[in-house]
Order: sequence, then C-alpha cells, then structure tokens
Amino acid sequence: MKHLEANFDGLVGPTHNYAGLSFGNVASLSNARAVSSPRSAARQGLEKMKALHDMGMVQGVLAPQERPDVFALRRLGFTGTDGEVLAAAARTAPAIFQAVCSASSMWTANAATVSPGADTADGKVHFTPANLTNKYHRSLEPATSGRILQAMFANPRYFAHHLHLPDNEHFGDEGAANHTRLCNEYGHAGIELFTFGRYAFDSSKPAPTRYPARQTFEASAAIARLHGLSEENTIFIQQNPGVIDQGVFHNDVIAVGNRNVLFYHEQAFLDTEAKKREIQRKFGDQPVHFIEVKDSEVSVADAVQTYLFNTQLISLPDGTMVIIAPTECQENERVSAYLADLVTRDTPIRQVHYFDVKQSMRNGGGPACLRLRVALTDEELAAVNPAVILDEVLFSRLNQWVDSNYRDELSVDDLRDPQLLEESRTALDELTQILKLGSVYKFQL
Ligand SMILES: N=C(N)NCCC[C@H](NC(=O)CCC(=O)O)C(=O)O
Repeated sequence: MKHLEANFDGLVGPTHNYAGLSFGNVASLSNARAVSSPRSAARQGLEKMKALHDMGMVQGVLAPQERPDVFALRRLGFTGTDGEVLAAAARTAPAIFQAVCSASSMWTANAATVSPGADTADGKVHFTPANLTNKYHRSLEPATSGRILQAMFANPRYFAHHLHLPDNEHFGDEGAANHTRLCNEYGHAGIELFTFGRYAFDSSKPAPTRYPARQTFEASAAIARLHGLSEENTIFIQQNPGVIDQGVFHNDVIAVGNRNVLFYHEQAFLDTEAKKREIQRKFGDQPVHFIEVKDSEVSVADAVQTYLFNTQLISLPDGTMVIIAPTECQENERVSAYLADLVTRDTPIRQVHYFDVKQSMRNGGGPACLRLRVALTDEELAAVNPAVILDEVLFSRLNQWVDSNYRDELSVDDLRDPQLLEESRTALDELTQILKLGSVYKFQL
C-alpha cells in the first residue's frame, strides 16, 4: 500500500482584512487597519498550492468561511435585515463587528488536529476541529470547519470526525499549529507531538505572563484520547513561556517536524533534553534528526519576524526533503544565510523554495499556517472528495472564481458595506459547487 502526506491549504476568503485582532501575534497588531488585497492574497495562496502540486505533491483546497458572520451578530442581540444588523453592529460595537469580519479561517493549520490511521486504535483518520477559544474572532470557526472537513473526508469507513472540544479557555485548542507528527514512513505508525502553553487546572505550573497561552495541556490530552492514540505514540511538550511572551503564539512559529526531522529553536520548549530523549525512545531504532537552531544563529525575534519555522517541511515523491519558506526569510540576511548553510549540512533537508505570501504574513500567517497536513494511504486518498484536490483545471477555475468575485482592495471601513456580504455569499455558494461540498455554510442550511 502506498502512502503520502497531502496538504490542504486554506483558500483566502473574500473579506481578507487586517483588523489587529490577535493580541500576542505581533504581525496582526502591527498591521491593524492596513488596507488588504483579498484578490492578491487568494492568488498568492493559489500560487503556492500550484507550485507544490507541480513538485508532485498531493495538494488539496479547504474552503474559507462566510464573513461578515451575521449569525454571530444576531446571537449577540442585533436584529433586523442583514443590512440593518451590519450597520448597527458597525456603529455601536465596532470592535465586535471587525471580529465577525475576519477571514482568519484561511489559516487551516488551525482548522483541526488530524491523526492518521497508522497511529489510531481503530485505524481510521481522526479529525477534531480546533475550538480556538482564545480569540473571539477565531472561536466562530469550529462548527463550519467541522462541516467542511466532513464534506471533504466523508467516507465513515476511513474517516472519523469529532466535535470540537468544549468552548472554554480550559480546553483552548488551536489544532495542528500545536501538533507535529514524526515517522519513518507516512503510512507507518509514528509519534504525535502535542505542544501546549499552560496547564488549565494547575496554576502552580509555569505559564507566560505577557501574552496568552492559547493551548492547554488538558486540551491536547483530550485530543489524544479522542483520536485513540496510545501513550507510546504520544508526547506532550510544554512551550517555553518565555517565547510565547516574545510573540510565539503558536508552536508552529518556533518548530516544525516532518518524518524523522524536528527543526526547532533552542528556546522553543521546556525540558528540551528530557523531551528529546522521550522522542527518540518512542520513535524507535532509527535516529531522529534534531535540528536545533541556536540563539546565536537566529534569534527568537528574527524567527518571529521572518517565520523561519513556519515553513513547510515536506518530502517530495522521490524522498528529498525541502523547506517551503516565505520570502521574508530570504530578505533577512541572518536567516537566509542560515538556510543556505542548512542545506549543505548532514541532515535530510536538501533545498529551500521561497514563496511570496505577504498578504497572509501581515496577519501572522506563514506557509505552514496556510496548510493542514493529512497523511493518507492511497486507499484513503481515493475516498477523499476528488473535487477538492488541485489539478491544472481546478487551479485555473479557482483563479477565475477569485478574479470575478474578489475585490482588489479592502479597508476595514468597507466591511460594513451590505453589498460585500452579498458578494461573499454569491462567491461561496459558487465555490461549494466547484468543490462539491454540498451545503456547509449557515446561509445555505
Ligand atoms: N500559526 C498559525 N498556524 N496560524 C496563524 C494564525 C494567525 C491568526 N491571525 C489573525 O487572526 C489576525 C486577524 C486580524 O488581526 O485581522 C491568529 O492569530 O490566530
């Protein structure tokens, strides 16, 4: 049986904007109210997807969510026609209004945690949408993420879907951004690394003091139980609270893993040496390549600014391991020198490919935030909704769809325009037909 890892990238939504909604995420706060370009953001994302497809990777598309979320405003007591709801919210509660307009579902590393069938007790691929409780604008995502994932991975013989964890900070869960899997081969049992920022039920344990820890230990442990993972293939690692306080709001801003490689900053974790020993013991006889970046090579500040670790570490079909990095890494002398040197060292990583995803980077989302990884056997892949898998035809169809539905520019003030809601709904309705998702949005139910 063949096996591979597929990437499902979030399509940027028609209301992509910069609202400064994510305290603890430096890029989001520093670009608050900048004018965005939904069209070029979506095109940048599609270019990256196409490039990975051209490298021989299986590349999928994850649909964005409907924004502004009028249903969320009605739940908060705004009434009248959709236009009246938008106008009243924008006038009387502008901060809430901006939150319900965020196109943050584009970062599909936060859509869910996924455990491949090789790791789970029942042999199925398990999905749990992230509840994203720490930020109101993101807490609006899990129900729709769940419906979209079920429409993509529908066959119950291969795929198991769980409800997101309780909507409470005690179980704050940010999905695959805090989850990495190491394995020898994608289809063989691997080890799943769950990274968390604090313990919810034990205030004596270390925790950040400046910025929030979005993921709790208790949430990570619940996901591992739900997915039927065993103690022997699961590792829980606490993030160093000091790096969260420097802007590492998700672990994928400071570490990334693929197959037998863990690439991380020396300050990323607590108890690093003990955790490395546990990883190697649970991984088995083959060596794990721990590529630890020293502070003297790249500082945490440079890592946060360039997203050196929010790179995609992928294995091409011939087995070559490559890094998909944002152009911000190329533009920073220290980081580009580090990467140029890394590919000459004795590690499995052989190439670096740079991509312009600036529209996403300005909100703190790099290449790795934009994708959800799903390791699949060929039999499981055959059971995935084929309309979401990118090929030449879908690529050009989606580019046309973006060109005819997306605005070139969007400022925060444009979000109250009821016409934008109409445009978004028309676009998303068409998209559900292109991707054969059925009815997944509330306005379609
Ligand atoms: N690291 C990963 N996997 N994902 C990045 C998510 C970025 C997202 N930014 C935002 O939600 C900003 C929206 C705004 O400010 O308009 C967040 O902070 O949750």
